[in-house]
Amino acid sequence: MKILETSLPGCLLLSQTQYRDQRGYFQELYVQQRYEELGITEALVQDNLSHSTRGVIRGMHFQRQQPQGKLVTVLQGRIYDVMVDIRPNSPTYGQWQGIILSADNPQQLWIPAGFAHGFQALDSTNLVFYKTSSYYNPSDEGVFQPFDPKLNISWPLQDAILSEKDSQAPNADW
Ligand SMILES: Cc1cn([C@H]2C[C@H](O)[C@@H](COP(=O)(O)OP(=O)(O)O[C@H]3O[C@@H](C)C(=O)[C@@H](O)[C@H]3O)O2)c(=O)[nH]c1=O
Repeated sequence: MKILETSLPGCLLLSQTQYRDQRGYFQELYVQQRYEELGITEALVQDNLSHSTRGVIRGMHFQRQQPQGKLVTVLQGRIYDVMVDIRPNSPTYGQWQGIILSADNPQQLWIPAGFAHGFQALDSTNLVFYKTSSYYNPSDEGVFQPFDPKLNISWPLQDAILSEKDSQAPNADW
């Protein structure tokens, strides 16, 4: 597995091996020991799958008391994945980075606890699988606007489809 640092300390882009033959391919998605060696020592306690059509934006989401680290894999399609550093003492506090993740390229993104997360779906069918380091707790959830002008995230597609929760979310409070 090759590891690429991102511009936000702690976020890692992981390149995996895909074993291809005449049948198709095989790929390991998570081997606990290997991720522990990278410093991802948290137990990843929940697996999530979302399906999104082209243009959908999900985000920006985080949990306040029980922040979630997320290991994101795209199983089908392509997404523009965005993480925002919301760790108050971080030198990159308030900064964001966007990375294309595609099922055609065996890469994963590790976003540690302390980041808000969102993505835009770019293909007609997009399956996003992610493991999280703490359980979903709706009463602990924080949400802010993906179109917050201070952040000015450059979402690739103009015609965005959002949930009611996300479209009504306030701007980030910094
Ligand atoms: C996230 C989540 C949602 N749900 C339920 C709540 C709701 O009825 C339905 C849809 O929830 P949401 O609209 O919040 O789903 P979604 O917008 O896909 O939320 C996700 O967005 C991405 C960007 C993330 O990073 C995730 O952590 C999560 O916040 O699924 C769970 O039961 N468990 C979960 O872990």
